Amino acid sequence: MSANAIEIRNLRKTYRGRRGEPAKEALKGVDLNIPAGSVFGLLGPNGAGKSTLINILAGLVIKTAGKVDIWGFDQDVNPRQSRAAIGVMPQELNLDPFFTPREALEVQAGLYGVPKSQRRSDEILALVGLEDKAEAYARTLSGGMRRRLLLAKALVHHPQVLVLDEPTAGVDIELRQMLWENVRRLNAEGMTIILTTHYLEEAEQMCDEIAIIDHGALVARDSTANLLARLDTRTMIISPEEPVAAPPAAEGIEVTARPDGALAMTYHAGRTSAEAVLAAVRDAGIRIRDVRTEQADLQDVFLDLTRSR
Ligand SMILES: Nc1ncnc2c1ncn2[C@@H]1O[C@H](COP(=O)(O)OP(=O)(O)OP(=O)(O)O)[C@@H](O)[C@H]1O
Repeated sequence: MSANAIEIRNLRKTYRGRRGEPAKEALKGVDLNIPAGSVFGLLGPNGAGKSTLINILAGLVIKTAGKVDIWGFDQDVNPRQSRAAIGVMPQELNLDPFFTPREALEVQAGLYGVPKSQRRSDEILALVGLEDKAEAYARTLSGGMRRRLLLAKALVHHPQVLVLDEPTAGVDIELRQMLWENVRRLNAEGMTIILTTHYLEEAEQMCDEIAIIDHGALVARDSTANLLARLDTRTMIISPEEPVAAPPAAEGIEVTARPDGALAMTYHAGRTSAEAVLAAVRDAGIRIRDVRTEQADLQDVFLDLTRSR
């Protein structure tokens, strides 16, 4: 096993066009390594290709070209081993309505060839907080409980890599906390976690490393800290005492007037000091009523990388 849980080389997927529509190139040659033991975020705007990539990892979508290794097993050479190394919690609540949670886990374990002696259905149900519902029919479970069951199903074969596709979209706070507690616990036990999320704040908090894809191509791949540091822009918001006639001008500072009359002064903290920004304001004869600063967050990094494309 290398230090990477997943190694992806030149991964391509072109969907055939349906009913006269043109073919769709959803992945355009993606190279990506996901370190073992990390919590890895896969981000991108709608239609970027995240689900396609995850579904290829899960063995649900057949790639057009490229190489995918999961836990050291090439998907094409060792399909069974590579599939056994990964568990996927899908976005859709696709559950058989006639199975109870315990039955659903047993069936899933059977599909993955987990011997009866190694099955831990009750333990996994307890982990996701469904022990009381072990004998309830899936159709009687709430949306939140179904999600818990999907997570449980993804864990039955003890995968080394767990993929969570938009796990917290539209879920309540309690379930969100349960999910993140479990992610932290499983990761602490050594499981590699890959997640997609639309909540960038969540990615910022949870992920050690992040890849951003857009239009089927990788546009960034770095530690969360480095990605955030990449944008060292700050914006100082100056509320003037009286309306500003001539905005300040200084090298390295971009000034825009906000509708409420405030001046947004954007600068690179590495090159321009806050003092220089304030001096430019005073030099323009502007009296300052209030000052605050805005820092870049993952949302800014994300927009910066995906907007221009
Ligand atoms: N089965 C399919 N047939 C044809 N085109 C598809 C198919 N599945 C996805 N696509 C197209 O491929 C592109 C990538 O889709 P994908 O679902 O992977 O994006 P995504 O990043 O997961 O988006 P979202 O966050 O909205 O789920 C999109 O343009 C989508 O319309």
